[in-house]
Amino acid sequence: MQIAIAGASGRMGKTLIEAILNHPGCELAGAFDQTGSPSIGRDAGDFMGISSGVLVTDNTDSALANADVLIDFTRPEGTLHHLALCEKHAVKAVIGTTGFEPKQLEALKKASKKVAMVWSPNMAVGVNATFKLLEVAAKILSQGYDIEVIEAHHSKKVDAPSGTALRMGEVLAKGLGVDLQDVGVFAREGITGERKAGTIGFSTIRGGDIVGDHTVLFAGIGERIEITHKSSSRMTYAQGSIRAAQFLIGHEKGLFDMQDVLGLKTLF
Ligand SMILES: NC(=O)C1=CN([C@@H]2O[C@H](COP(=O)(O)OP(=O)(O)OC[C@H]3O[C@@H](n4cnc5c(N)ncnc54)[C@H](OP(=O)(O)O)[C@@H]3O)[C@@H](O)[C@H]2O)C=CC1
Ligand SMILES: O=C(O)C1=N[C@H](C(=O)O)C[C@H](O)C1
Repeated sequence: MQIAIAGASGRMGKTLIEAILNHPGCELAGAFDQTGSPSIGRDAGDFMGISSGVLVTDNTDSALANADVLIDFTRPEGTLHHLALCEKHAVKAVIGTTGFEPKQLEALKKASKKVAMVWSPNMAVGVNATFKLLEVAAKILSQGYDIEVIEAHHSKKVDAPSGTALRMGEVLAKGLGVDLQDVGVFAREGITGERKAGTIGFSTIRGGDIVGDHTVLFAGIGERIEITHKSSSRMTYAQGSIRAAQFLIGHEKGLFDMQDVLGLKTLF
């Protein structure tokens, strides 16, 4: 499978290039970055000290010309632009970007009418297993437990709460039979008053090189339950992305997520 990488010099871009170059079933078809990036013109394997034979370019058309799938972990505006190019070049897309505004999400969904894509805020198998555990836990603990989502990431992350934390909130809300828009509490400061029963709170920590930690706390009277996932390597996201790319072969259009890729929607 021929895979192109957007945001080639980013944290995820580099991890994806490493994963592809080490995967027997994948070839690096192209790697691109924004005009002005110091990576332009360099070999995509430079950061690993190897020659991949693919130069990082800012010419997105040439980077996509021979690709079956684009893997894109960039920023929402970049991703939407790249999806238009995927349609033009008949390339499928695996999207890991987070931080989409509602209007941008609508545009992404519209693009999936023409482009086969997997979009997930977290490609790690363990996180997707955790989503399933949370669905069950929310149903069992729907009465008498206050639910809080706590996430921690590195100091360079630009969006908050993380896409994963928001998806956890959506899964929990679904388990409770409510809409996250109605029950989510995203900030607390000053005289907030007592906690309102049935809300789902979010707390964000940013610091150092934390790859990505998520905890959901169910706080009851006399007991607490915590479900935690901790990432210690970005390679789990990259491996999940390659699985998603393989899943897309055979799909011509439509929006899928990692629950589809891993067959978790029909599990129970
Ligand atoms: N779904 C998942 O499993 C995961 C998702 N993510 C998400 O992936 C995204 C990227 O994360 P990370 O790799 O840490 O970020 P980085 O900032 O390290 O990398 C982002 C890359 O995208 C490029 N870029 C930025 N803006 C644009 C744009 N408008 N158009 C095109 N390219 C652009 C950057 O170029 P430049 O350096 O020139 O700005 C850089 O190469 C985030 O949204 C993050 O939340 C991250 C990990 C896992
Ligand atoms: O920016 C990151 O690093 C991560 N972003 C994703 C998110 O917002 O959930 C996934 C992972 O937590 C790492």
